[in-house]
Amino acid sequence: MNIFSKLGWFFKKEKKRYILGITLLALTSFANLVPPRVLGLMADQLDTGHISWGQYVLLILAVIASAIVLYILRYFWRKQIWGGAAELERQLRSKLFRHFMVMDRTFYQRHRTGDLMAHATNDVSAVQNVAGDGIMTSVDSLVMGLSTIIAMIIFADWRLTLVSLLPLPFLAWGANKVGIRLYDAFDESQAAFSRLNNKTQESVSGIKVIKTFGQGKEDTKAFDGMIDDTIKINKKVFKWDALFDPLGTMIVGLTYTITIIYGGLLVTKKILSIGQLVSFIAYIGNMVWPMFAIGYLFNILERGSASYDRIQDLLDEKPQITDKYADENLKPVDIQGDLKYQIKSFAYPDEKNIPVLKNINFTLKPGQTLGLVGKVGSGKTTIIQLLLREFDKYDGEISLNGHDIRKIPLNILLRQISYVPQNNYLFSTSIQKNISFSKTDASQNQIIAAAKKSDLHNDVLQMPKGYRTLVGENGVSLSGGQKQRMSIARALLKQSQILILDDALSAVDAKTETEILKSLRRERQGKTTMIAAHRLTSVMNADLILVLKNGQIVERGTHKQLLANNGWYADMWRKQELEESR
Ligand SMILES: Nc1ncnc2c1ncn2[C@@H]1O[C@H](COP(=O)(O)OP(=O)(O)OP(=O)(O)O)[C@@H](O)[C@H]1O
Repeated sequence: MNIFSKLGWFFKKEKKRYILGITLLALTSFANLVPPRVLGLMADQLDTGHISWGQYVLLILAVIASAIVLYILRYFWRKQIWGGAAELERQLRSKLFRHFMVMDRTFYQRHRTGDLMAHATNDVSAVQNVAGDGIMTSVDSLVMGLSTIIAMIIFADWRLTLVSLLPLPFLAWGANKVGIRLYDAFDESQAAFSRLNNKTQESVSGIKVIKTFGQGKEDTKAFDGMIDDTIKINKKVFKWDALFDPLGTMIVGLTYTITIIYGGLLVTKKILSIGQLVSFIAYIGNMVWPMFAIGYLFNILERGSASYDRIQDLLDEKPQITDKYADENLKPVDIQGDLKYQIKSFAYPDEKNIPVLKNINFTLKPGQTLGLVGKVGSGKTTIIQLLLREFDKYDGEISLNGHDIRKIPLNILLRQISYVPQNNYLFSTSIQKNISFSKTDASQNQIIAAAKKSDLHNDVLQMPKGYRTLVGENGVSLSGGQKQRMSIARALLKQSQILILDDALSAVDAKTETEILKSLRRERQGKTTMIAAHRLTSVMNADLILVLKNGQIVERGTHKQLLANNGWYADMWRKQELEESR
């Protein structure tokens, strides 16, 4: 029942709908009392032989009328209560989605996609069930149970009622015992479902790797193992359910037996008429559902409660990157100016003792280009991630036009940056929509211009539907180079103050790279550009090139200066030149 108070905020919001729905539901339960009573009256009249055709027709009409009233009432309460459940589903899904949108990197490092999907689907459905089936079952069983007991007392006999309901407390005791176990079993079962979801998601996403390495059988075996575990956990739920259901059947049977024996006795003693006994037995039929409903209800409520707690735990997680220290008066123009890095040290949150960046100091004026080079794992991407505010905790400062980026409202800062990540991401829609993702109101000409600048236009013209060609999930139908150039086109369309290319030209050939860099130089006049790359030709025209090693700047200068320096850069340049000429 605890889940009803947990969902108090929702029921308060939807007060009118639920008051109306519950009232109609209660009226339905009352209307259900009419047919058994009519049946009893008919039996009595048949028994005494005092029945006229007129009365008989009247009683039949009463049964038909109550059936029509029941139909109408059922339609309207369902509309109200199921409508409420759908509304709860909408609100929970939307809450979760909004939460996913504001959460940062560390959240996604902690939770895997399959787990988040399980929260957004299975758990939401379980909670939604509380607001629909849960409400319906509790109101219906309570009102029907109580009103039937009252009808039994009024229309039959209070002694018979009391005696026949003697087995009921056993049912309540059983329900209580099972309910406690069910919560734990459901909690475990939902967690197991999350793990299974993770596995499915990872295997489907990594199907190419699994197949190429011939790991299909092993992966299927691992998956089967997980299914077995999940089934084992689910069996606990079934076990508790299975223990409860026969208890209900036993108690209903016991109630019938007691009624026949004791009711028969009362009839022979003329305390009860045949008609009253017939009504009473029909009323017990009305009691079957409320008795079974207890088990069903516990199932819904405990499942909903376990799922609600899982959702709430997720929603309670706060994003680390916020506008807590932001100066809300800052406008986009205020941050147009020098980009200045003064980082003493930075370590990733889960490895706080290992500094990944040390003493990173440089300034870029608007219109300048920075090149970041160095071995794999030297810290190039980390430098970029700090500007994108993926992490806020570091010793030092990054500023734009003198403003610490942690004090610039996130939406203003990020609007000034276009980013082409190492692992570019495309949405499963058309080329046109993928490019205009950065500027949804872009005209067709602007989209084409951006595609031309990233040397993609001619490729698109070769495709069956041109810019309307669908690219499949994460661009499966495109080559690596096409995906990269599409991501660059998307970034260029935004025309932002800062453009970041993180190893974004690695999948294009040297000629295409030269073309793209040429249009970048034209396009980016007066704006800042950062290029992280392994191929040094990508950065050779940069105003400042930083060579990184173990998170520190070991060489800095222009291409010319670095060649003269004769260090790692000059060495690498010669090697790459040699490779190109082969
Ligand atoms: N999320 C993270 N948590 C902990 N350590 C990380 C994380 N991301 C990167 N690292 C570590 O930080 C170091 C710098 O990584 P970074 O990605 O910045 O290097 P990089 O120069 O961009 O490499 P590459 O050229 O391969 O892209 C590496 O040692 C890496 O293992």
